[in-house]
Amino acid sequence: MTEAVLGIIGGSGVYDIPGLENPRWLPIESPWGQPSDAILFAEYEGLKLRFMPRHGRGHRLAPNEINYRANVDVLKRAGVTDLISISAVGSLRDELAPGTFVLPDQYIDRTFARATSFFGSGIVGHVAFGEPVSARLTGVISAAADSAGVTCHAGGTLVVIEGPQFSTRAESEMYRKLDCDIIGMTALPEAKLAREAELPYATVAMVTDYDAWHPAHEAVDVQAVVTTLAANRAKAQALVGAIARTFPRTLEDDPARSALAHAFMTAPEVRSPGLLSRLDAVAGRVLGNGNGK
Ligand SMILES: CSC[C@H]1O[C@H](OP(=O)(O)O)[C@H](O)[C@@H]1O
Ligand SMILES: Nc1ncnc2[nH]cnc12
Repeated sequence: MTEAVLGIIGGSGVYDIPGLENPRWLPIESPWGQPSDAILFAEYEGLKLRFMPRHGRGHRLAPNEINYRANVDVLKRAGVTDLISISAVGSLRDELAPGTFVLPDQYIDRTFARATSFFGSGIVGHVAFGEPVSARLTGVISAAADSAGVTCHAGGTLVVIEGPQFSTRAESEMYRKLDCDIIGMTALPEAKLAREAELPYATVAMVTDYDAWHPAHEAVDVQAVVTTLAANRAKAQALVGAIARTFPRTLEDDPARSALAHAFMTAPEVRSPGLLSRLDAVAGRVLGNGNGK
């Protein structure tokens, strides 16, 4: 039986995971450039964990400056088999008040200036993305939240904007009309790249504010986000602890693990050798040139 290795990407306010066994920060090189930081390798009651602070320790990188490809690549090189991301988000619904946890099952991409794929320019590939979130991981997180007494809303649409500015009121109202539930700046292209790397992925979103649409609340600013994150830190840590405690120690089936089975269009004889070698970790399983598991 293959061992599961849980990857966690920490968002705003989450730059470390306290309480892990044998923690060590190890830099990993990527042919895709500079990742946000080293990876924190650790264990927890027999589970292998690998943690990456998305904005870097100290929050050095804006959402539009993050090298999402390098981050996913190094997590895959570190042996990660399942990826859970943590994000601070705004609420587009009255009932999703600050402090609420949401597990979105759909994303809408409003980013426009990011590298969104490992493929193209010599090796063209298209992955299915109709169901962008692992239903299995969502189930694991929901059960962990129940065990920790943390309320988590399963389901909802997360719209991802380019940032780094927050939205205008007109944009915020438009996203509500589009039936979006929460708003953030980082789940895409992260989720798309995780799918290309055949990593099951789910977002744990913590609502920190009412964005810019709510007549009874000031438009979001960083102070509001930071205040809500601080007020809910213990709850967030309890949830992460429960996920680590209950996460299956052996690999479970997931459709994302075979996302690349029929993805590539480019004929083998004309595939770019340079790109082929950069894809060793992400797609070695199907391109036959690397350690992709
Ligand atoms: C500090 S508010 C805006 C910032 O917070 C969220 O980051 P993350 O998803 O990494 O928690 C949002 O996407 C923005 O990057
Ligand atoms: N209102 C908001 N818009 C985009 N990203 C956010 N992260 C936290 N709150 C946000």
